[in-house]
Amino acid sequence: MCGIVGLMANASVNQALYDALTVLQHRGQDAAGMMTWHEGRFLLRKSNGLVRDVFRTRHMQRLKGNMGIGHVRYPTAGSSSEAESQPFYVNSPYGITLAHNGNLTNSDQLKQELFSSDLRHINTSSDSEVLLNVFAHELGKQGMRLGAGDVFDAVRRVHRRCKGGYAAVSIINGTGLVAFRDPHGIRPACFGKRDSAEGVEYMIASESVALDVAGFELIRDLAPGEAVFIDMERELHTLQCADDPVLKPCIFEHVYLARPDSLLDGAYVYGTRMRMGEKLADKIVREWPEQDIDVVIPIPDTSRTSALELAQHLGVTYREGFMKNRYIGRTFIMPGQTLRKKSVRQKLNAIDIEFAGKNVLLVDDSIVRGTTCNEIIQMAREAGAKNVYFASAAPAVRYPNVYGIDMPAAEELIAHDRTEKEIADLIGADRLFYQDLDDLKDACREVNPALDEFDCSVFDGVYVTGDIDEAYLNDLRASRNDGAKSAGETHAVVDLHNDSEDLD
Ligand SMILES: O=P(O)(O)OC[C@H]1O[C@H](OP(=O)(O)OP(=O)(O)O)[C@H](O)[C@@H]1O
Ligand SMILES: NC(=O)CC[C@H](N)C(=O)O
Ligand SMILES: [Mg+2]
Repeated sequence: MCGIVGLMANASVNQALYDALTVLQHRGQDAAGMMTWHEGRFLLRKSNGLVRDVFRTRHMQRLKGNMGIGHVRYPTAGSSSEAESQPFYVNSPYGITLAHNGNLTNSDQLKQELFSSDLRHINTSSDSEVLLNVFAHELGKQGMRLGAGDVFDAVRRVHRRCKGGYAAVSIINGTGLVAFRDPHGIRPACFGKRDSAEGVEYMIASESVALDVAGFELIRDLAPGEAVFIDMERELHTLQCADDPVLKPCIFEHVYLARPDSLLDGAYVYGTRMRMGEKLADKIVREWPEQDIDVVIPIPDTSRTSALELAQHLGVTYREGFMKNRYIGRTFIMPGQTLRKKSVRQKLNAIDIEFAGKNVLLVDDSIVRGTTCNEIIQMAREAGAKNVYFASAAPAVRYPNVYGIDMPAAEELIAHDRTEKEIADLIGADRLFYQDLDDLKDACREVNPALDEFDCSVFDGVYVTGDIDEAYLNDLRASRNDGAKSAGETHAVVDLHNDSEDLD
């Protein structure tokens, strides 16, 4: 779940792209990058780190141009080396740059095809470099002067070749800005416009908050399989490019990934999270009518919206019993279990008076590896809680994710192969409540009744692209489990076009 943004403006785009990336930071904290286009040349700055650390004034000054794309990365394929940060670039045909959110599930096969049939070399282990090269190869079949129809034909063939989850933004040298979304719309993407003295400007982004901060008015989400193309005259073209599109967006975006102030596929995440809280309260009352909860305490940040609504629905006091260190990022998307575990304690601290002698219900949006709840329950007990109950606004996460969330190995998930009773014992909770999957889906549908189906694979093991088998999951586990990642080499080939530190 990286963050992507693309901007076609009538003045310099560097600052607006920077601002957009800072509000998409929650989607990726490992690396950031920006590529702008100026007078026929691409200008790139990308590196590991947060947006504020990657872009210094000197980099911003070099990122000239009225058209550009940006990326914040949370790796789900390849390594976390700087060379695999995004955007990527290929010089042939035309000169193309691309930034990708998601994960291709047939990238090994595509890599093979690219090498043996398309005569293209992939220099990293990133699936995003594969996606760019497939797009480039398909564009190359269209001839010298590209029009909107040529771009859409190429995207159509990308959809036929690529499997998995992908939302991408791309610039074709001298031609325009392109964005496309996979035929299931697994990963989000939206676009909007803004008026300037010189005419209309367009922005495409993973989440609508990026548009808000830059003063763009949301036009709509990209439909699954749809492509958007803005030519050099700022003319907007859109076309459905998939043979069989059907919207099945990742429901985990609503649970955890997206910001609550974003509108995803016509549903405010804030609203879906509120309804998750209500439905979870109903379940608690159903299962435990004589409940003795004294106080409901959220685990900041993401669970706050659901927890407040849950408490109101239960008629129980809501208190902020954990203080969050605002300088520590999201722990779930940090690389490596040791860092994640240490960060929970650095990030959250208990306020003893809210716990002492009380029966507390701790609420989180989800329990994935169990890192957070293990630590937090211990902290609640150390703070003097009498009983510690735990509620998750999402159902039990039992299956790996293959579409752009780094959950590669079922054994790393605390709920895998365990009953709720076993999980409660393991995390040390006196009672444990999980949201039902149907309630989670209804929470989203109630906010936007047009939403019907979802990718719920982490909860039900159903992979909407239909191409995931045991062998794929075994390979994924072997290559990306925590042990494999920490033992892996970095393949740190710094991109030839990178504006790296030694040029300073
Ligand atoms: O069971 P786990 O493996 O610990 O994963 C789940 C936890 O991780 C996330 O929090 P995170 O700190 O990433 O971000 P937040 O501040 O947005 O809640 C999520 O909100 C849960 O609290
Ligand atoms: N989380 C993502 O969207 C990751 C994009 C891409 N698969 C990468 O690893 O860079
Ligand atoms: Mg959290």
